[in-house]
Formats: sequence, C-alpha cells, structure tokens
Amino acid sequence: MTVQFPKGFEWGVATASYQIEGAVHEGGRGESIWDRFSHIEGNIQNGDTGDIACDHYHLYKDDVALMKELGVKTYRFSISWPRIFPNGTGDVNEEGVQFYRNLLEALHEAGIEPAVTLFHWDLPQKLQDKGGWLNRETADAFATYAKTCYERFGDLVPRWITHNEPFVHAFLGHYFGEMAPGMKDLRATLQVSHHLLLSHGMAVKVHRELGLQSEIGITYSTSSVYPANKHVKDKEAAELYDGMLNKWFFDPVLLGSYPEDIKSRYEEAFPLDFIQDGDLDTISQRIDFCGINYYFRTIIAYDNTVPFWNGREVQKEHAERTAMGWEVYPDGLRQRLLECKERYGNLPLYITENGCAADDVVNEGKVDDSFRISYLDRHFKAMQEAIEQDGVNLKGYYLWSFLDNFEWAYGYDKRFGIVYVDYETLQRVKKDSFYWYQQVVKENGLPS
Ligand SMILES: OC[C@@H]1[C@@H](O)[C@H](O)[C@@H](O)c2nc(CNc3ccccc3)cn21
Repeated sequence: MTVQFPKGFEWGVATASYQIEGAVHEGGRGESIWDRFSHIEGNIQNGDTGDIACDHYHLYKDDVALMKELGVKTYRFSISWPRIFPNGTGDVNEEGVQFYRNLLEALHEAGIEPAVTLFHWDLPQKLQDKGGWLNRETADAFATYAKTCYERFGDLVPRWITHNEPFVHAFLGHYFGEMAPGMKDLRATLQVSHHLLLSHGMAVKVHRELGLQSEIGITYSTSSVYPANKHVKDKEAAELYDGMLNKWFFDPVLLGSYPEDIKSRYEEAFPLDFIQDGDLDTISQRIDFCGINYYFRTIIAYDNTVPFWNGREVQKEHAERTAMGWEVYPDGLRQRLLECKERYGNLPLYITENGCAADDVVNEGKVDDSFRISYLDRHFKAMQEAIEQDGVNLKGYYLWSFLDNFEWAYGYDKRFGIVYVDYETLQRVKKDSFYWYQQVVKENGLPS
C-alpha cells in the first residue's frame, strides 16, 4: 500500500537569491547586508561568501532544465531586492528586472509555476545604513519594492510570499547576532520583527489594491515546542518559548494581536512604543495561505537565567540528527500543522521548506544520500497523516533545497540539495534523492 497524497497536491523545490545566484557585482545589483556581513572576517565558516555561490545567475537555464527533468509543479525562489532597487529605493535597475523575467519565462516554458519570495534576508545595504528594519520607513520601501515586483512580474507569478521567516531574520540577525546585520539587542529585535510584519501587511494591501489574481501569503520558520519533562516550570517555559518563537509572529498576522503572556514580559522591560495605532489592522490583512518551514522540534527546560522566556533548549540524548545537529523528528511536523489548524483555522498551508543537511560525497558520478531519502520519506508520511487523519488543509510541499548552496554562517560545508554542486567546477550532480523525489512527484505518493 503506497502513501498517497490528494489529487492536485503540489510538489516543489525551494532556493533563495543570496544562497544560489552569485554575480553579486553584475547586472546592476546593489550591495546587500549579506555581502557586507559575509565579507567581515569571522562571520562565515571557512571565510565563505555568496560572491559566486552556485552561479545560478549565469546557469539558471540549466537549473530550470534540471527542475523540468525532476518533474516538479512549482519552484519557490526569492528575488534579490538590491537587484531591483540597488539603493533600496529610487530608480529601478532594468537589468535586474530582466534577469528575473528571463528566469520566469524559462520556468513558464518548462511548465513550472513560480512561488516568489520577496524578502529572504538580503536587504539592500543602503537601507541598512539608514537603520534597516529598525527604521519604520523600511516598511514603506518594502511596499514600494513589492508593488514594483507585482507590476513587473505579476503576469508570470501565481503565488507571492512576502517574507521568509521573520523570526530568524529578526532574532538571529538582531538578538543572537549570528546572521546579518549581526546585532545583539532584544528591544531592537522586537522593533525589527514588528516592522517586518507591518511591511508584510502593507505589501498584502498593495497586492489587493492592484486586484491581482495571484495568491499571497507569508512563510514562517517554525518548530513544535515540547517541555523537557512534566514539571509545571518546564511546561510554562515551553509555553513562553512557543510564544517567542511561534505566536509572536503567527498571531499578529492570523489573529490581529500579539500573544499576551510574552508581550507583558517584554513590556516589563521596555515599552513596545514602536507599535502604532492601526498597525495590527494592517498586519492582519487577510492572506491566502501560510507557509511553514519545518526542520526539527524544540525541547525546552525551565531556566530562570534566561530573560523573558526563562527556558533553554535541551537536546534529547541519543537522538538521530542531521549534519546541522538538528533532531530528526517527523511527528513534530504533524504536531505543528495540527496546532496551526487548531489555533488559526483551516487556511491553506504549504510546507515552504523542509529537508536536511548531510555529508554528501560524489563517488563515480553518483551521490548516495540514503539518509536524506529516509528523512524526507518519514516527513512525507507525517504530512500525509496530518492531511488524512487530522484534516489539515495542506496544499503542497517545497523541498529545501533544489541545489546545495550557501548555508549562511555555515558557508558551503552544509549540503541541503537534492542536486550536488561542485563549487570548484560549478558542475551539478543529481543525488540519489533527486531520482527518489522524481518518483514521489510522478506517483504523488510514496512506495510503502
Ligand atoms: O538552514 C537551512 C535553511 C536555510 O538555508 C534557509 O535559507 C532558511 O529559510 C532556513 N530556515 C530554517 C529553519 N530555521 C529555524 C530556526 C529556528 C527555529 C525554527 C526554524 C532552515 N533554513
């Protein structure tokens, strides 16, 4: 008995501009905060940068041909804001527009439907120089950038995603400091997260005003959060951590308010005076779907040395882990999908990222990545249970990632692709998981 998905379930693959394009000084592109951050010594493993990456900017036609061979219905990628507006605002860079029109036309020719992410962290440096997302005017600039993209590409884009993972950009970029722009300030982080959500709402509003037929949503990093054990303190800490990680970003968009438990703790330390009247109405504009990026679960133990959410992540001993050290926990995906349905209603969901890093090697032109196949197989079974047994309105899946690519602070050591990239030659090598996923797409299900 195979594991079958509903008719019309959309199978896809995903990438992001800074992670695959390269050509950072070509085609009129302006500097992004990731160009600046990756060139600061010590920020990226091995001193890697996205200067060349997979050179997708020059090799996109070959990559689209590989996607066509794979047989996917849809492809999620992001537009590099500084390719469209080199200075963040002002004059449009026509070469940048042309690159994405060429890519979109190649996808159309190949019968692959694009899902375009407007912001996957590569903010124009010129905007960062004016405060970046700390500056409320960046939200206005984002709305103008979004409107320009709708106008220039809307005829070829059926699905828009405003932001990729506001939690990660806000917290890892402005509190933990391990991502661009490398700040370490919680109040700034909350201001950034608010302006990211505000810009999302502004971009949705413009999309509706243009009367576009396409659909629009947002993509969240998310994890199912579990208490380390049954003590009430651990349960409370897990609740607060879930508030910090999930509810703080999902609730404003889907419920029109911030979660009170964590909000009141933040307000004990500083006023959230960057939240202005009407902002939550803008943020909670109706959206057509919600994107879920799931990779692992999170286990939280009470720790009162951690401010605000009083909890720290703990690792399950002897757990199976990916090359990122992330626990393989497919049930957490089913759990998180059910939580979303129960808290937010049954709006359409897409898994906009899921996959794993593995220590892939090429051997006689092949890559045996059976670990990745096993990871994906188990997560697909969890998805199918969520649909068939929990009634979750899951419409599709984007595998992270199509290509091995620049894995942010980890550089090129961490390989997530179903296509191997030799960074010396830029040659692409289809991994075993490519052929396995090709069969899943063809059969719309798994051999049991
Ligand atoms: O690390 C793999 C990918 C990365 O390459 C993508 O650009 C990014 O969208 C991405 N997000 C996650 C998940 N991050 C996450 C962080 C904290 C809690 C839950 C998820 C993994 N990935």
